Amino acid sequence: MIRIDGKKVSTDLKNELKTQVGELRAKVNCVPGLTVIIVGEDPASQVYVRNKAKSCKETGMNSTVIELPAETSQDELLERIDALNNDPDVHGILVQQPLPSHIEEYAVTMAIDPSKDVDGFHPENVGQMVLGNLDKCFISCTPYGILELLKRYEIETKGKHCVVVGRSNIVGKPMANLMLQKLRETNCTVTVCHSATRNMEELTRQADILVAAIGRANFITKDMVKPGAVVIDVGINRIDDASRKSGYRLVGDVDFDEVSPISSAITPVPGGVGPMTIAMLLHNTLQSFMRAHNL
Ligand SMILES: Nc1nc2c(c(=O)[nH]1)N[C@@H](CN(C=O)c1ccc(C(=O)N[C@@H](CCC(=O)O)C(=O)O)cc1)CN2
Ligand SMILES: [Mg+2]
Repeated sequence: MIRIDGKKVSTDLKNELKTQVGELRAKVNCVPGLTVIIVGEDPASQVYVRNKAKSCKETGMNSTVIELPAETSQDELLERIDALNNDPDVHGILVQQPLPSHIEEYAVTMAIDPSKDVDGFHPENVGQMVLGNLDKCFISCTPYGILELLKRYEIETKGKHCVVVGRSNIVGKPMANLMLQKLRETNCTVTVCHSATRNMEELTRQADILVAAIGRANFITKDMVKPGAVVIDVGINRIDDASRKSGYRLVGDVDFDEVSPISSAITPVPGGVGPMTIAMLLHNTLQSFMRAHNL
C-alpha cells in the first residue's frame, strides 16, 4: 500500500512555484498577488485562510487577507469584490466558503471577474473546464490537487473506473468531469454517487479509483472498497477528542484503518488532499498573473 503524501507533494510544488516567482520578478519586476476574503469567524476557515496567506508569502507572492464581520451585507461584500476586480495588482480573488447564510454564494461567485477567479467557481471557468479547454480556465483547487497527486504518483487512470462519492460544486462535480476528460491523462469511466444513490456499495466496489467527498466521517468502510483500489479521501471532519489540546482530531470520509490495508494507494487525513488545495490555489494565482502579463 502506498500512502500518498500530499504534504510532501504540496511542499515540492510550492518550492517549484517559488523558483518560478523569483524568475518572474527578475523578468517583469512584479509578482502575483492573491486576495482572500473571509466573512465571519468560522474556526476551520480561519485556519485555511491563515495557511493560504502563509503559503503565498513563502512562494514570494503578495498576499492580502480581508477579514469582514459576520454581519457584513451582501452588497458590501460585492462592492469589495468589484474594487479587487479593478485592481491590477490583484491576480487572484478568493472568497472563503462557507459564507454566512444571509449571503448568496451564487451572487458572490458571479461577482468575481472570471480572469481572477482562482477558485475556478465562476460558470465561465466551469464551462470551459467541462468543454475540456483546460488552458482557458481555472480548475477548482481540490480536484486539481487530486489530479496532481495522481500524476506525481504515476497512477494510471486511462480506462479505469473512477467512482466519485459526493456531488458538490467545489469537489464532486468538477472531479467527475475532470476524470472523464479525454485530454490530459485522465480518460476514466466515471460514476457519481450521492445521498439518493441506491446500492451505493455495489457501485463503490467497482471503483479502481474511489474519490470520497461526502463530508461524513469514516463513511467509506472496508466492505465498500475493491481490494487494490486507489482511494482518495477529500473529507476533513472534526471529531471531538478530549485527549487533544485542541479538543478535536481530524478524520476523513474514509475509515483509514480499515480501508488502507486493502487499498493499493490511499491519501491520509490530514496530510493528503488538504494541503494540495492550497498549493493548487497558488498555482492558479501564478497562472492568472502569467495570463495578465501575456507571459
Ligand atoms: N473559496 C473556497 N472555500 C473553500 C475551499 C476552496 O477551495 N475555496 N475548500 C475548503 C477549505 N479549504 C480551502 O479553502 C481547505 C481545506 C483543508 C485544507 C488543509 O490543508 N487541510 C489539512 C488540515 C488542516 C487543519 O488542521 O485543519 C489537511 O487535510 O492536512 C486546506 C484548504 C472549503 N472552503
Ligand atoms: Mg469533510
